[in-house]
Amino acid sequence: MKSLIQNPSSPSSSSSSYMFTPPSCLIPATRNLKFPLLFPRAMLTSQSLYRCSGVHMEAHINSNSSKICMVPRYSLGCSEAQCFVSKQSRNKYLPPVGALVTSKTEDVPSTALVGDDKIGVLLLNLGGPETLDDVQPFLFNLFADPDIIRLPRLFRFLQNPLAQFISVLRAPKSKEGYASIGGGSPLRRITDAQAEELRKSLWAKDVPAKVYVGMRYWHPFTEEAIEQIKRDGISKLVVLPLYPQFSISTSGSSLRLLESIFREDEYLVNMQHTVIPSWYQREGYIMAMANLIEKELKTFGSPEEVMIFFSAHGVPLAYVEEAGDPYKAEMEESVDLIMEELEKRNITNAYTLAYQSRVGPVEWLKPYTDETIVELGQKGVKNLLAVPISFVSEHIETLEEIDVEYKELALKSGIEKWGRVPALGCEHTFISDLADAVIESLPYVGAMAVSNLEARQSLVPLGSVEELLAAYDSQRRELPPPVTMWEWGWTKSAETWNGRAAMLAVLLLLFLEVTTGEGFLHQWGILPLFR
Ligand SMILES: C=CC1=C(C)c2cc3[nH]c(cc4nc(cc5[nH]c(cc1n2)c(C)c5CCC(=O)O)C(CCC(=O)O)=C4C)c(C)c3C=C
Ligand SMILES: [Fe+2]
Repeated sequence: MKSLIQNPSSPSSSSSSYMFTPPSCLIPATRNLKFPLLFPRAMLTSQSLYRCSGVHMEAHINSNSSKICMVPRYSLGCSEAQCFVSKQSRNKYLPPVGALVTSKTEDVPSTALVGDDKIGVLLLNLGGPETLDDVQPFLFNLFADPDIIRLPRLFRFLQNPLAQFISVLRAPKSKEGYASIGGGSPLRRITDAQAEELRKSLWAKDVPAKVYVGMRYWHPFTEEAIEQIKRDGISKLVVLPLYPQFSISTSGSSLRLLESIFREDEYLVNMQHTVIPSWYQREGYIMAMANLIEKELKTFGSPEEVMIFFSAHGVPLAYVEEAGDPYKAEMEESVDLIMEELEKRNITNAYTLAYQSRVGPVEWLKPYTDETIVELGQKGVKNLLAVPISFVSEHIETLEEIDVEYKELALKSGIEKWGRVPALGCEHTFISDLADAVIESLPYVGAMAVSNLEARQSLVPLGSVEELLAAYDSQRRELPPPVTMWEWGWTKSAETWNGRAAMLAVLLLLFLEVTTGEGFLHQWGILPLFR
C-alpha cells in the first residue's frame, strides 16, 4: 500500500490478549434505526439506551458458560493517578513489540482463544508528536490527509506538495505550542494508559480481549497496529475510535484508512469486524462528564453563578453543510445530554457551546470560542468553567489553547474566575462504559450491522467499515465531472503530463509567493494565517 506517512522516528509498542464466545442472549434495545449509522442524533433518543427493565444493568459475558447475563453495574476504581503511569513503569509490562498498547500481565495468557476466535479491540486516535523534531512530519501526515484538506478530485495530485508546504510553514508556531507543554504531545502516553485500563475492565467483565492502539498521524500508526493484530492472529475485531462524536475529519478519516488497509490484505478481508462509530450518547460518557463538571463547579465560591462553557474542536463549516458531517449535531446533542444529567442533580447553570482551534482561511463552525469568551465578558459574566468536550485526553488544545490562551483572554475580557474541567483520561465510569460498549458490540462482529436488523437495534450504533463509509459517502456532495478538453490528444499520457505541468506551475507559484511575499495566497489572506 502506498503510504503518505513521514516517519522519522522508530515506533515502540506493546500488547495483550483474550477469549470469548459470541453471546446468545443479549437483549437488544427496542429502537428502530431508520437512518444511516453515521447520524445517531437522528436515530437515537437520549433515554432508553441504558436501561433494561427499569433497572440499571450491564451486559456481563461469562466466557466459561458463553452466556451474557444482566448484572448490576459495578465500578473498577481506576483513578487518573493510576492512569498516568510513568514510561518506565509501563515498560515493565509493555514489551516493545509491534504496535500494541496494552500490557501483558501475569494473569493474561498470551493467546486469547474462544473456540477458534481471537478477539481484539482496536482503539483509533489522532496521535501527536512526541518530540519537537516530530512536529513537522506529524503536520505533514495530517495535512496530507484528504479528509483534513479536502481538494477536488482533479487537484488531488497537489495534496502532498501542499501538505509539505503548509507543514513547513506551520511547524514553528506548532513547535512553540508543544514546547510550552513539555516538548511533545501527551497523547500516546494517555491513549496507552486508556487502552490498558480498557483491557483490565474487559478482563474484569470476563472478556479477555487484546487491546491495540492505532494512531492516524503518528506512532503507533494504524498500519503498525494492524500488523500486530495479524501477528497475533486476531479473528474478530471491534474498532473503537476514541472520539465520542463522529467527524469526517477524525473517526471518518481513520475508518477510511482502515478500509483501504482491509481491502488490500487477504488476511484482513477475512477478519470479521464491527465499528462503534460514535458513543457520545452512552451513559458512561454522559455520567463521567457530568461528574467532572459537578466536581469542578464546587471549586467556585458561588457554583450556581458559573457559566458552563463547552468548548469543542471545530471543523470547517463546509464539512457539516456540504459534506454531511454529523459532528455538529452530535456535539449539540452531547451538550443537551450532559445538561439533562446535571439538571437531574439540581444543577441548572447557564451554559453555552463554542468551537475552538480553527486553522486556515475558511469559515469554521461557529460560534468561535475566542469570540464567545470576549462576548461573555462584555455581557458581565464573571465565572466561567471551560469544558473540553470533543476529545477524551489532555492534549495541546486543552493544555495550551484553553489553559493558557483562552484563560488569558477571559481574564482580559472581564471574567474574574476561570476554571477548566479535566479531560476524561482513565476516569473509571468512562472506561468501564467503553468496555460495556465493546461487549455489547461483540454479538454483531461479523454480522455486518447496517444491513442486519438485529444489529440496527443494538445498544451501540454499529457498522462495518465499508458500510459506514458508504453511508458517509452517500451524503457527500457530488464533485463536478472532470472537464473534457479537446477530443484529440486527451489520452492517459497527456493527462499525466498535464498533471505534472500543473503541479510544477503550482510549485513555482508557491515558491514565488514565499520568496517575494506576494501572490494569490497572500491576496486571499491564506498564507499569513498558516503561520
Ligand atoms: C474531535 C477532535 C478533533 C477534530 C474534529 C479535529 C479536526 C481538525 N484538526 C485540524 C488541524 C490540526 N489538528 C491538530 C492537532 C490535533 N487535533 C485534535 C483533535 C481534532 N482535530 C487533536 C487531539 C490533536 C493533537 C493534539 C496533540 O496533543 O498533539 C493540529 C496540530 C497542532 C497544531 O498545530 O495546532 C492541527 C494543525 C483540522 C484542519 C481539522 C479539521 C478539518
Ligand atoms: Fe485537530
